[in-house]
Parts: sequence; structure tokens; C-alpha cells
Amino acid sequence: MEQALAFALALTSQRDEPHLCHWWLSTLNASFQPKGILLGMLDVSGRQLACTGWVNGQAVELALVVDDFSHPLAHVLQRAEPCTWDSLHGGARIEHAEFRTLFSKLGQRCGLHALPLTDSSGKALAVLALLDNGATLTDWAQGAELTQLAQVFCNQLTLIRDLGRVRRDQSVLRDSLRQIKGEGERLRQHEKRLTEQLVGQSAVIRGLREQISQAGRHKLSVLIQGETGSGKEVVAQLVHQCSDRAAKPFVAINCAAIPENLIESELFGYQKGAFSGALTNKIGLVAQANGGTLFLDEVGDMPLAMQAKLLRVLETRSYRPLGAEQESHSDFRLIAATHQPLSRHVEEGHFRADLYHRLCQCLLLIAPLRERMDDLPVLCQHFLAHFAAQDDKPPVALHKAFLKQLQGYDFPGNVRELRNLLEVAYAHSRSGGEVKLDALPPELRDRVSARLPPALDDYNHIRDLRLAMQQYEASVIGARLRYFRGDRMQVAESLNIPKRTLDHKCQKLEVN
Ligand SMILES: Nc1ncnc2c1ncn2[C@@H]1O[C@H](COP(=O)(O)OP(=O)(O)OP(=O)(O)O)[C@@H](O)[C@H]1O
Repeated sequence: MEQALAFALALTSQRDEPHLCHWWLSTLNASFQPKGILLGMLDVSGRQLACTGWVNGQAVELALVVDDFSHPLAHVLQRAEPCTWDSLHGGARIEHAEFRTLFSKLGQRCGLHALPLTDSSGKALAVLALLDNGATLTDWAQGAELTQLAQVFCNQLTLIRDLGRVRRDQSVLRDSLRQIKGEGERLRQHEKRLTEQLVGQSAVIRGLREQISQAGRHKLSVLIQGETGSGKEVVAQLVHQCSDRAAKPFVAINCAAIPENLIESELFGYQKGAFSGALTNKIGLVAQANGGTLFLDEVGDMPLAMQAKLLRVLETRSYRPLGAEQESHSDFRLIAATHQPLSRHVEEGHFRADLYHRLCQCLLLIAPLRERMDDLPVLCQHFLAHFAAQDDKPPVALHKAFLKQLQGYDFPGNVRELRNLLEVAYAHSRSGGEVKLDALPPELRDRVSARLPPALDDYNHIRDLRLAMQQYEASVIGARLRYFRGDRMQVAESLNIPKRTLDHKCQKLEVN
């Protein structure tokens, strides 16, 4: 009993395959004391045998090929049953040179008994070989002990392998869960960033946030179109931050602000001595944007000659700094922005059609503020909170009447203009009080009031209410159709009417 317990304890404390094989082989060696013992483990392909053991007390290792019948173990595995050879010389086939050398020291009278070790389905796992004289081998072959020990080994090996598979599966599962969790966290952060930086609650801004997330997931060039001050740079930054390039540089250049003759050297850089005044090497913006994003603001102002060069860089990602002999390479993502109607510039020949199509791989349109007035309250709140925070003061509110007045203004300068108006009004307001129109200096107050549209109109010019309503409806729908580039489904959703109603109105009002 004591012996059995010691055996069981030793067996169950072998945690992995190499330890189990070593322990089992040592146990057999100690208990049978053969002249030689060899355990050949089959690899996963079932074609190689990695043998370890002892011959005359010396540790041996041998790599054998399963279907190489010049060694006896191949025959044992092929027959799938135990075999005994009384003598290695003449009896068993040992043309295999290494096998022969290893056992040549055991003398003429040494034989070999080998048995395949299989799992419960009969699949071979390994082969065990014992070397000794013929009579001893016959005793071992006829006794039950060796077969039972072999069974114990196979059961334990199968268990360890099954456990290994379960552990591997669990680790793969853990990795995928971690990945999914990480991806979820990344998306949450993107959403937070989008709502914090692109403020607005209108359908068009919500749709735009969706488009930005999507643009962050691909590598296509992006063209952002919108009136001045509508938030093009905000959108460009967000596309970059929502992409896998977020940790790399976002390099911006305003093509309208740089003299024509300097754009090339700004973009591509130059080498010392490239022209008089080039006293050192200059790294261009294209090189600085390597791995990140290059933002070309006011791309519509780019000179035609430069457009051709930019197109080439976009196609090859290669460029040549001024004065350099070698081309350089930069892996950048391009985002361009313009307030100009680029497609019309193409028609008029001021902008290259091929470059336009290249830039337009993903087009993001930002509606002017006057077409998304439902963003106004949250934008005002956002800016006033920002100014108060800058002054370390509690947030201030906007007077209701001022909000109404702002809602009637058409904001030619869009969000930037709103921000400036509020900044001035905030600065001229009493600390802690509401921000009112009166706080604006007269010229700004007049600008807002002078543009007050129908809200404060006396409507004296209206002679036919039905016609006036139709004209108003037609202009709202027309503007929205232009914004969504004719996509009636999106227009209907953004105006909160069924698509059928929109179709009907378009037909009746002759809007397309
Ligand atoms: N949706 C918005 N949420 C918060 N701030 C905004 C939003 N849109 C614009 N802004 C702010 O308005 C100002 C102008 O925005 P931005 O510079 O992105 O406009 P732009 O279209 O690139 O202007 P330009 O045509 O002059 O280059 C910035 O201060 C910007 O932070």
C-alpha cells in the first residue's frame, strides 16, 4: 500500500509532458533494470520519433523517422503490437547506422522488446523499447506489469495533453476577451471625444460624428467641405484622433496663408544649398507627418503646378526635397479642407480633376450654422462654460431673449463668429449675471439685430399665406437636399418626417 501510494503521489505530481516522460522512464529503469531502455515520443505530425533513455547507464538521445524501416521501432509502430527480438544481431532489422552504433556495445546476446503506447482510441502516442537478453525480455513480455505501467503512462499523458489544450483554449479566449474589451474602451473614448469636441445635437452633427468614426477606421483621403468657421479643422483633428494614427503627428498647413513659391519647400523641405538662403537642411511637413496625418487647409488655394506634385505624392507616397538627389518616402494620411466649391473649380479648370477625385475618396460636408440652428443652445452653453472655466468662475447662463435673437441671426462666420460674439458678450457682462445682447458693443449688437430675419419681421410683405408657407418649406427642403447630396432618406430623418411625405412635398413643390 505504501509503495502504491508513493507511486500514485509521484505520478500525479508530474505537471507536464517532459516531466512525466522522464519520471516514468526512470521508474521503469529502476524497477526492471534493463541493459537499455528507450522511450520514443511521436511528434504532432506522427512522422518523427524523439527517443530518450539509457544504454549501459549512459543517457542517449536519438531522432528516428517513423516510416524508416531500417530500425525496429518502425516495425512495432506499423504492426501496432508488441514485438520481441531475442537478438539485435540477425533477429531485428537494425541497418539504421545510429541505432546500430548505440546498441553495438550491448553484445551479441542482447535482444529487444518494444511495445507501442496508444491512447484510448488506439492512436499511437509513443513507443517503449527495453534491451536485455532474450529470456529476460520474454519474462517481461509475458508478465502483466509492463503492459499496466504502459497503460498508466498513456492515461496520464492523455490527461496532461487534454489539460494543455484546455489551458491554450482558455488563454486564446482570454486574449480575445481582452481585445474586445480594449476595442470597446477605445470606441467609448472616441464617442466621448466626438461629443466633447464637436458640439451639437442636430441630426447633421450626429450624422457627421458617425462619418468621422467611420473615416477613423479606414485610410482613405478625406476632403472636408464647409463654410469658413464651420469647424473643418475640428473635424480634421477628430478624424486623426479616431484613427490608429492618433499617437503620431497631426501636421497642418494652410495653403492660402503661404506664398505660392514657398508651398513646395514647406511641404517637401530642402537640402542645404538648394537655393541661396538654404543654409541648413529643412525637414518638410510631408516628412514630419510620417506615420501620422497631413492636413491641407484651404486646399482650393493650392497653385496648379503644386497640385500636380501633390497628386504624385499621393499616388506614390514618395517626394523629393528641393536640391535632393534621392526620393524620400512618407507614410501619411491626407486630410484636406476647403470652403470653396471645388467641383465648380474643377469644371472651370482651376483645380485638377484627378487630384479632386483623389482627395474626395471620403467627403465630409459641414452644414453652415444657420442650417442647424438646433445646435445653437448647446454651442452657447459650451462656449460660455469654457470662458468661465478659463476665468476660474462658475458657468454663466445666456439670457433667453439673447438666445432667441441669436437664433434669428444667419452667422456668415459660423461657429467661429458665434464664439467671438459670446466671448465679447461674456467679457462685457456683469460677473455672475446672465449674458445679454446689451452686453455687446453697439457695432456687434447692430450686426446681430440688422440681420434679424423673419422672427422679428412684421410680415407686411406677405400677401398669400399658403404661398409663403410653400416657399419656406421649399427652401428648407432644398437646402437639406443639397446638404445630404440628394439622399431623401437622410433628409426625411433629419427633418423628422416620413420619407413618403418628403417625396410628396418634393413633387408638389418641385424641389429636387
Ligand atoms: N461643432 C463645434 N463644436 C465646438 N467648437 C466648434 C465647433 N465647430 C467649430 N468650433 C470652433 O469654432 C472655431 C472655428 O472652427 P474651425 O477652425 O475648425 O473652422 P474652419 O472651418 O476650419 O475655419 P476656416 O474655414 O477659417 O479654416 C474654433 O474655435 C472651433 O473650436
